[in-house]
Amino acid sequence: MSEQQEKIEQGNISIHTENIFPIIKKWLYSEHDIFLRELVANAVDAIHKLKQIGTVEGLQIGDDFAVEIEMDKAAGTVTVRDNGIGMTADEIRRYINQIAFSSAKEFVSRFRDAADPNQLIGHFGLGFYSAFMVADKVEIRSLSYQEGAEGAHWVCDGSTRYELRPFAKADRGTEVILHIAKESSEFLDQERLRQVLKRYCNFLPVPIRLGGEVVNDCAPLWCRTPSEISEEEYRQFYRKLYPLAEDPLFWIHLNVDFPFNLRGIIYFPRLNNEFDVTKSHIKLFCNQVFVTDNCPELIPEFLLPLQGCLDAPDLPLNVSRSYLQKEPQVRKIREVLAGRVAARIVELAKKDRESFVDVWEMIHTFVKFGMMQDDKFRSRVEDIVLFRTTHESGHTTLKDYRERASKDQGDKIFYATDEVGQASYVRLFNSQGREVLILDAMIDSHFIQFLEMKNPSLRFIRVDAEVDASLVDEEDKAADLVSADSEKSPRELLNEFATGLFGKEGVRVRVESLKDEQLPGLLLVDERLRRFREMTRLSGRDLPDGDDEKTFLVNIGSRAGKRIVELLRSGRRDTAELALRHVYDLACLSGQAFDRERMEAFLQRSARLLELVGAAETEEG
Ligand SMILES: Nc1ncnc2c1ncn2[C@@H]1O[C@H](COP(=O)(O)OP(=O)(O)OP(=O)(O)O)[C@@H](O)[C@H]1O
Repeated sequence: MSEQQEKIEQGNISIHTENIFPIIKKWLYSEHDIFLRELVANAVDAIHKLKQIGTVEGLQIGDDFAVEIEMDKAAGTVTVRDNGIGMTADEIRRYINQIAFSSAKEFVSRFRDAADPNQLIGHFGLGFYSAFMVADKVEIRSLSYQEGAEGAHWVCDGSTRYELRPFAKADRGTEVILHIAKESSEFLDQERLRQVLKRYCNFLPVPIRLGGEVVNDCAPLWCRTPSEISEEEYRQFYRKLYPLAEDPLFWIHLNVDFPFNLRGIIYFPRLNNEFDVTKSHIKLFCNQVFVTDNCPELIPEFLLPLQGCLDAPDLPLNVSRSYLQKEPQVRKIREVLAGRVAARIVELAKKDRESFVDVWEMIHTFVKFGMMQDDKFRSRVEDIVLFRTTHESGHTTLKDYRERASKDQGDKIFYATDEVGQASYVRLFNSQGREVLILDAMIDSHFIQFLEMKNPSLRFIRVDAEVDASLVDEEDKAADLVSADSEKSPRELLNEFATGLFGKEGVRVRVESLKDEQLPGLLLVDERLRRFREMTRLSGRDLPDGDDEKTFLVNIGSRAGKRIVELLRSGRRDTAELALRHVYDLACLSGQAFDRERMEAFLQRSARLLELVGAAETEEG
């Protein structure tokens, strides 16, 4: 028996579980490739520790610090090697055998009780043991930095037994050798390993070499001082993170030390009006080690479309969704993010109004969404919220709109949701100096409801909801005059006739003289009822499109209105009906599409009217 063999220590890892490795393999991590992240992160930690000790103890360590990953297909091994602090046999006993296994014990006991073991994937200090997800035997060869230290060699085959013996190792540091299991042979492939390293280790602060070639960027942009970074560098970094995306709109460089550490760069991508809020696009790092790009718990829901990276060194590397939901620090991170985003948006709005208008078009949806979700955010940004307007300025704040509005408008805010369909209403309002906001985004119907709730005196009124007093021609008394040969005034006559025609179809009729000679009629839709119907639809329930809340306003001041009165007076009721129904159709057409039956009737009536025009011309001729 050689002296070397006599020193071999054999032991049982002291936990009362048959074999924890199957559990680790199955449940500890959902993705097996993270074994490499864990081992490389440990290697980088070991280098950090040595650097720190070196500074404190004044050691002269002139090494070229690096982590090497080597794959040997023939031997079936993957080796992770560092020139960090190293471990003595005693430290292996403490850190690998005891500490990690006590964590494992806790993991196993909780695993037994948990309804959903996936919820347990969390921080158990089991990083090293993730090696057993892909290896059926793991070796550690290590030499501590301490003077006179003896090398140590630890071997474990995935059972609870290990071997620890002295080992002649020339260089300081640790080598972890994985004997890759058959079912994980995919990792005996250089390209596959490169892929995994690119995903998890791309921004680690120490050079990571695979087959001698450095694969990472040791000084990612978020670790540098903002004042020393050019705009182009920010854009380049964005392209590196999202190679297929268009250039971002703007960005925020975070550098928070208190009350927690948080670094990162948050980019505002060019967004369409609507976006997918179900998945976070921000990459989460922990000390430059990639953790996940799906961490909605960390990002306020309305900021989910943002991109970039956050480095939160105080969060554990194996952060789980359930952990994030409980952790109070996470709430603070969300608050900081929302606060910084609000501040940046306000800064942009104040700096250059013209270019902000372009930005606004791309960010307004999530700003509005954010205001509805987060009251603090709302109070920070509410003054810079822009609305598209018919005013020559193109965009306005609510405050400016109200300052411009004449006194008699009170707290009413007129808006249109469809610039084309509601064009005649908008023209009517504009002709009387009433400014109209264009609120045509999906979110706007919720948003105005929200603004009214926050400020009860405000009243948003769609242009087709009511006839504003300013649009009615008070002076036009002609409509009420009773002529010599009739007992009824034109208004009464028209009202009676129209009510007779449409009343039985459930449409209310109102005869009014508007300050617009061209517009023969309008369809008014009650604001409250319409909104209720829209909300109900949005929530998935369908309501029949009843006519009961509609009012058909006939403009007796229009030329067509006057002509219909003349037709009635001369007893040509058929032609009057033809004309009035046409006026009604035109009013309806601007707000809704016709079904087949109604379209056919409309076209027939139109043809009939054309014939009448032709006949009238021949008569006149
Ligand atoms: N390459 C290494 N060099 C020096 N010490 C190491 C190395 N790898 C692991 N260790 C020691 O073993 C301990 C246990 O490692 P392990 O990865 O299991 O847990 P951890 O790193 O503490 O936590 P985590 O679960 O976050 O990885 C480490 O804390 C460290 O002291």
